[in-house]
Amino acid sequence: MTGFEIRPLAAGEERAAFELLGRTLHVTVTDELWTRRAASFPAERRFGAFTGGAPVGVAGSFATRLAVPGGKALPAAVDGVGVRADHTRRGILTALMAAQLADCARRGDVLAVLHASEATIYGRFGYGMSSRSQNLRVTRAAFRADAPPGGTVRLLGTAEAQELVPRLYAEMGLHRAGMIERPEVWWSYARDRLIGEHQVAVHTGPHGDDGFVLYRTEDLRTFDQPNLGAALTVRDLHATGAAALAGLWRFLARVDLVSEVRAPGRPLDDPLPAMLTDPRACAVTGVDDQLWLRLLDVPAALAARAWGPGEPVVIEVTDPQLPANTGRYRITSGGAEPTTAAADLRTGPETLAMLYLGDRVPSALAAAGRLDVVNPAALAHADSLFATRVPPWCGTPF
Ligand SMILES: CC(=O)SCCNC(=O)CCNC(=O)[C@H](O)C(C)(C)COP(=O)(O)OP(=O)(O)OC[C@H]1O[C@@H](n2cnc3c(N)ncnc32)[C@H](O)[C@@H]1OP(=O)(O)O
Repeated sequence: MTGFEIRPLAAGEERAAFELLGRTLHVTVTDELWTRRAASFPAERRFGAFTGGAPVGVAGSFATRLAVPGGKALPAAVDGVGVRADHTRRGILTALMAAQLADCARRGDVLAVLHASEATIYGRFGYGMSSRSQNLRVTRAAFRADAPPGGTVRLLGTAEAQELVPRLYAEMGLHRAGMIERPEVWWSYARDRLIGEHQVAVHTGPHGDDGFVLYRTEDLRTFDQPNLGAALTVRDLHATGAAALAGLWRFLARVDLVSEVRAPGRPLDDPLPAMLTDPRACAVTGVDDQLWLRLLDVPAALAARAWGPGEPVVIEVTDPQLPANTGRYRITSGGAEPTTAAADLRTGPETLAMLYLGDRVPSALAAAGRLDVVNPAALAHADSLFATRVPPWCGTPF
């Protein structure tokens, strides 16, 4: 496809690109919104598609680090893209993705991640659904006697929250695979928007502050149901341990005049249902795909994560878009490295990404036809090598 030019965004073109992106996502960009977002939307690391000098597509990323199984954090790029409605399905996203993936790889990013607006878009670019989350609805929650009591919880004013929450998130560290660092370019937007529009509570345990929650309430009362109270929606909830998490859940469940707590995007292993006398008081209303992951540097990514026990397995990866990744990799419980040995399993970058953080095991994806099994005896070993103790979870909107 021709008729458009792909090039890095130049200084001075940020607002036009932001307005374009806003329109593709059905968000109206006002002066006030741009004032709040400008610092988080630099031209750097952004590509545009132009026709006649006007932007018709944009793809951008910012640099962060993503925690992988075993605790290491790898350089990662976070994506956002949009193509003007009258220019879609002409290959503009494909061209932008090619430019962006090559640029991120050149910068030394090992991984790229995004939250997908639609699950049908990114597989063709080597992204795989690599973590999932669940949506919880909590009504009439009563805690079991053996549920951790938690510490104390205090509500913060906006100014204090804007200072404390970014610091606390950084201090708490990336304690599970899938979490990302929140750089200043992220906070420059979220500090105002995310914190400013929510109530903020902080949990304090024996060693100090160890968890926080951002939430808002919405009046549910109507003429017909005047006693319905409010719905409390959890936006951002992080805690370093079981006690802090339990303390924050207890706090949320006890806010007066709230008939239900809605918690979208919680980890699949959130312990809340198991803490309640009636587990049905916490209903799972849905499971969503969360993080979409692209391995930009397969050898570096495989070498960095920890592996479970199991006999060595050789995986052959074919990556037409980033051919340097194509090759065979021998994975053992002690590490992973390129090899010339015969392949036990064969796959592409999308399926490898679905396995990488531990959200799925190889046998499940082989059953779905996403993995060629050359040596069936290797499949159980591959399951054991890729499996992780806790499911991956990101917990950061972007
Ligand atoms: C991380 C994030 O930023 S999530 C937000 C993504 N942005 C949006 O959802 C905004 C609204 N949508 C858009 O702006 C555009 O439709 C985009 C960016 C999703 C796609 O841009 P396009 O320029 O149309 O994509 P392009 O023409 O390169 O399509 C490449 C292929 O993907 C397919 N495709 C693209 N978008 C979609 C879609 N939404 N659903 C299904 N298939 C799609 C095309 O059919 C094409 O398939 P083919 O190679 O078999 O012919």
